[in-house]
Amino acid sequence: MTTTTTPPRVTEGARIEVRDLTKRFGSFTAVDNLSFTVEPGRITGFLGPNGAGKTTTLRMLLGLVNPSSGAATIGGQSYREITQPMAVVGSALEATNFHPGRTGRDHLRVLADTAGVGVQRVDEMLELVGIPAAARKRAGGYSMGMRQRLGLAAAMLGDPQVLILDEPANGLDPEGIRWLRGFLRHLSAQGKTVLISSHMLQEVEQTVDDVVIINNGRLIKQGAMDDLHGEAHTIVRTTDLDALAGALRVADVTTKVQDDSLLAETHDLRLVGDVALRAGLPIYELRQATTDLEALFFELTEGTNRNLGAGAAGQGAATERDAIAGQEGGNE
Ligand SMILES: Nc1ncnc2c1ncn2[C@@H]1O[C@H](COP(=O)(O)OP(=O)(O)OP(=O)(O)O)[C@@H](O)[C@H]1O
Repeated sequence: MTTTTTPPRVTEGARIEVRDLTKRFGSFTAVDNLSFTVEPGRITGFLGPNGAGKTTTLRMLLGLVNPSSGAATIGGQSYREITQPMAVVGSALEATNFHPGRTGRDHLRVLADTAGVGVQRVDEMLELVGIPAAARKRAGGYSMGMRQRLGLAAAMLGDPQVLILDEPANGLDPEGIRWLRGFLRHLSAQGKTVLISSHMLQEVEQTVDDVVIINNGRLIKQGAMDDLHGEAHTIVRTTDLDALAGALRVADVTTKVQDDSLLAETHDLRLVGDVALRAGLPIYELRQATTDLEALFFELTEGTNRNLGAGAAGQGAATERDAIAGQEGGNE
């Protein structure tokens, strides 16, 4: 049984607001009239299957791509209006864009220099993300996990209020994912706004407080992770399911038979146990039912995913991307 505690909402700090955001590449609409908000002091998972439009949205948020229409703001300003961007927003969009011949440390020093951040912060950040020794080696030889950590160190250089990370768990082993969770949790506890994208709900389910789920460029669902789990249910196994169902009905608890157990519409394990005891029924199993997040995510997204059907559709998008990439020029 897992229990999640939802941290309190922090009202001050930089909120991310996406309003009616649309991005078209030629005739293809990658992001379609998308609106959502991301609150300070919370970790928000920006979720959707491959090709849903997550990266394109993040790139618009960071002023790297011009929206076709709509707006994306951080603390009320568009990225390009922010005078000291590194102190407001830290981002890691891709884990691969490091000069391969440069050491991780040198990479950060160049960034620190551009941003007017003291060089001692570079070593602090390398320490913080757990790669102080590796940072003296060339980034070309880094594992995916090390590149992720270096990207995170770069994002943190300006001690930003907002952290935007594209697929930060990609390439991390289970220990790395646990480390990332603690790291982000620590930042959100300080009131920072944390937005992380992922194409797997399960990968981030224990990390995020809120979710924004998109598919085909459109919003599917926004809300607290706890709400996504839906109503709590209890699974109970005993010798006589009908007798227990009857006893629970008297206690106003609705049930249905599921395999060799009863699924009771309550989160109150003690109530179910007490009812069984009074009915003189032995309990062989009593636990909270957990939502099958993989199935839920599939249900919410894949059924209508424009990228499914795969080969041809995927190739089409890629060809279009290649053809249009040039037209976007400095905008990309
Ligand atoms: N410059 C571009 N030109 C044409 N199409 C593009 C361009 N950039 C993205 N796309 C298309 O827009 C859609 C959304 O892409 P995007 O990278 O934003 O999705 P994503 O949700 O981040 O997916 P993934 O999880 O695979 O990274 C895809 O179909 C993609 O091919």
